[in-house]
Amino acid sequence: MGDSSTYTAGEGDGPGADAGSDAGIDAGSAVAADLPVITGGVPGSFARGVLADRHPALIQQVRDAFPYGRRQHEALDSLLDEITHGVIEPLGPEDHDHERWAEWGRGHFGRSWYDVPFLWAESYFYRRLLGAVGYFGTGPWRGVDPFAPFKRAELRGEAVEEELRALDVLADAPAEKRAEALLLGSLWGNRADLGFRVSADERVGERAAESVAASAVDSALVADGSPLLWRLLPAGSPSTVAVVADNAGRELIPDLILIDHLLEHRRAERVVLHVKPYPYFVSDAMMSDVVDCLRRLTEAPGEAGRIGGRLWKAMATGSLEVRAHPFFCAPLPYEEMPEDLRAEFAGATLTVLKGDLNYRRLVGDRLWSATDSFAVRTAYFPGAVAALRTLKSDVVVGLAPAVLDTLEHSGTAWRTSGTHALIQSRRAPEPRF
Ligand SMILES: O=P(O)(O)OC[C@@]1(O)O[C@H](CO)[C@@H](O)[C@@H]1O
Repeated sequence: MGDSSTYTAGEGDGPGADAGSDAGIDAGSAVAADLPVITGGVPGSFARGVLADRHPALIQQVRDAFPYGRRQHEALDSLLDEITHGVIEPLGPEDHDHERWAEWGRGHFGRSWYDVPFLWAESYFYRRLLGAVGYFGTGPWRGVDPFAPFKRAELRGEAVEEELRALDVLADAPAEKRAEALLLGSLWGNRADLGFRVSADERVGERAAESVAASAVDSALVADGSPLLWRLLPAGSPSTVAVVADNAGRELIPDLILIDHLLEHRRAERVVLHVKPYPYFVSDAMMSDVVDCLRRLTEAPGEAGRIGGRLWKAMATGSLEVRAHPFFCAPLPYEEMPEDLRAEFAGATLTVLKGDLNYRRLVGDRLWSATDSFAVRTAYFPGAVAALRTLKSDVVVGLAPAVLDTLEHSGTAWRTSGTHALIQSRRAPEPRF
């Protein structure tokens, strides 16, 4: 699916172009994290826009989507007031996770939402939103996903219908072409992020989504580490692949289809799909979303239905397993992952991280130089890793200088508008003795 608008920032394309890094990495060589962490402190910045515009809009959307009672409306009012005019309040002692958040938020409470790390502020906002609608409470709203109506509408929409129909054509394509198309489908599925559409710059997001539907050939890959990704998963090897999911619906469906391809073509013997334990960043996938997507697939005619049937069986035999580790909703970079998750990723042949937020957590939410090495930035990560992400925030590393130069001269908001994407991968770090 490559075309002339696809940057070929692959292997051997010059310094900084480490989209697919085969070189052994010394796990101790990661540069010191001396750049300041991104906050919403700069007026006009992307982070500021999310905190100042997107979050209040989201409160309104959630409020409108459910017949909430007085208690929820009051809690939403007070959250809105706090994020727009107030300072960050801690969770109450009655909250089941207040100790965890007290620890994670040490030094942040009592400050403006704009002055603390952006990633922390976003993550805590979602935790507070769930609290306001009674998600963790003891009442009848317990466990009711406030984002479910948006996710459901998307799954029932015409776009998904069309994407599933397209699988019938793809079924006859040679395996290599099919693999390439399915990988790109999973990558660009990340553009269909419901939170992104709540953005103040909604029209950019909508245009981006339209152009995906129009033609994946319009894609602009700023880095393409897919050759290494495929080399890491040769057919017939007993690989375990960890897929860290991002959004439900239009992203999770192509992710599941890619997973089916890996299993069916014996590029993986087993796949572990990691999802969120509770609703997060509007459309992030949870177990219930996996079930909804699998149902959507199995109920579809043709190739989509066959894929759904195979995945359903894979769940039963254990070749596809779903996990929901609490760390996936933590406001922390992967560098601070707990030991059990580290061991899990270390045991995988390859870990594929989907989406923008996972990318920020992988490389660190800082304004790195875009030509910093992806391999070096991720040297701490246990085992081989690949990132599949459309660009929806300021953070990026691993670009070739020539690619960066072109992007910087394009006069577009290429870092944040979701019009560009990347695939970056690297082998497991060399063991240190
Ligand atoms: O991880 P995803 O779904 O690809 O993207 C999530 C995301 O676009 O939402 C946030 C804004 O709400 C961004 O900071 C973030 O990167």
